[in-house]
Amino acid sequence: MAFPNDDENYPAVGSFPREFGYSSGGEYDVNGAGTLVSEEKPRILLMGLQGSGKSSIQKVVFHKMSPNETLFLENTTKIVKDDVSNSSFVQFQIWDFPGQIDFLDPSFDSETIFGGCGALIFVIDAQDEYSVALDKLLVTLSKAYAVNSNIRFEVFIHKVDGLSEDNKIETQGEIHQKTNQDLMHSKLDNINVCFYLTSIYDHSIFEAFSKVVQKLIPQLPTLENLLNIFISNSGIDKAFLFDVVSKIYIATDSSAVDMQSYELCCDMIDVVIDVSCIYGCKDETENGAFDEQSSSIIKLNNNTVLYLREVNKFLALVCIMREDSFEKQGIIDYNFHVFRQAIQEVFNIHRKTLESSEEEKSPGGINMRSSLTNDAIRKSSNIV
Ligand SMILES: Nc1nc2c(ncn2[C@@H]2O[C@H](COP(=O)(O)OP(=O)(O)OP(=O)(O)O)[C@@H](O)[C@H]2O)c(=O)[nH]1
Repeated sequence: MAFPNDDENYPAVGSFPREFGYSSGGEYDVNGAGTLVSEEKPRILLMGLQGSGKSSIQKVVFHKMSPNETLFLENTTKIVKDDVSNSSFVQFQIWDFPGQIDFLDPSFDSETIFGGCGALIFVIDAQDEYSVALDKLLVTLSKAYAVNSNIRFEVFIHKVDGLSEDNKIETQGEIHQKTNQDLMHSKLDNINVCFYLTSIYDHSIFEAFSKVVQKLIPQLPTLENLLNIFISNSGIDKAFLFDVVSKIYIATDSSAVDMQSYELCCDMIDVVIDVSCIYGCKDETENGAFDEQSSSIIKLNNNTVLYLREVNKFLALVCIMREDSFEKQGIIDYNFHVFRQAIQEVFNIHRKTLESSEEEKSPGGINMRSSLTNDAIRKSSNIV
């Protein structure tokens, strides 16, 4: 058993200890020339006006910074690149752009920046006057779309903690409508933009990021399928497959997500990690607080049980069920074992696909990938 022995080791209230996070990347020139060429991981770009909250989002979601600490963040003056290589499924980089970026600047290499981009998140400060932000959004969308029409465009209507419920809906409606009008006038109405109401002061930012990341996971339908089979055969009401470090869920079953369930599951991960950090054995591995023995049962006083199981080094399955369903824990555990094997299979395919990326380009490579994915589904039919 190990206890933290200096102030630095104590976690910020309500968040993981700092060492239980992602390594940070570095700063890059705005044009990115030379430094970006070798990068092959999918990229998520964070853009928006100065002070809209881009760096705060990145720090809170991926570096366990507590929301209050973001008050002291300095202006971003260069592209900050953050490598989020947390699991074989979710390997991407986040690039935080300075608010004052100028697309007309000849040093802005839009081919390189938008070329390998999976998603572009444009952050709008909902507490501020947003007409300038909407103009910038339009320029950004048209620039990026011209280079890469496969980018997924996401707009975070951010800092909504300062808005009343009615105001939130009204603001979202206005921004949505104005953006669509602008796109239509610019003959860009084939661009599909998704809108989210977010704040770093609650779970909405994690939920929105989950949805952005999920769209970049090609194996998502397979994962959802596996989760559906697992929960329907185990008497479970809802299950989330979590990336433990960031608390973004990379997949869930196909029943609707309600925010309260998601928050409960996030809180459970916090509790498990905090208790492990305080009372668990410290080992050399980076994420010593979460290992193959991590599992937890929390019984709530409304006949609900939360059940957490480790899936692999980076992923945890968190399930919500009624107390009487948990009486058959043996069946749930057996089904979970089969589910975990199937997930492993999907991971192996992913690795093999990466290894034979040359082969993947040929029709043979694609066939191998889909037939192995079907193998994982077949394996899950062993679930009782
Ligand atoms: N109320 C509220 N404030 C927020 C939220 N997110 C960020 N902020 C605050 O907004 C301010 C600016 O945040 P930054 O993350 O530095 O903004 P930025 O977009 O990275 O700014 P540049 O680096 O200049 O481009 C900080 O004081 C944050 O604390 C939020 O969800 N709600």
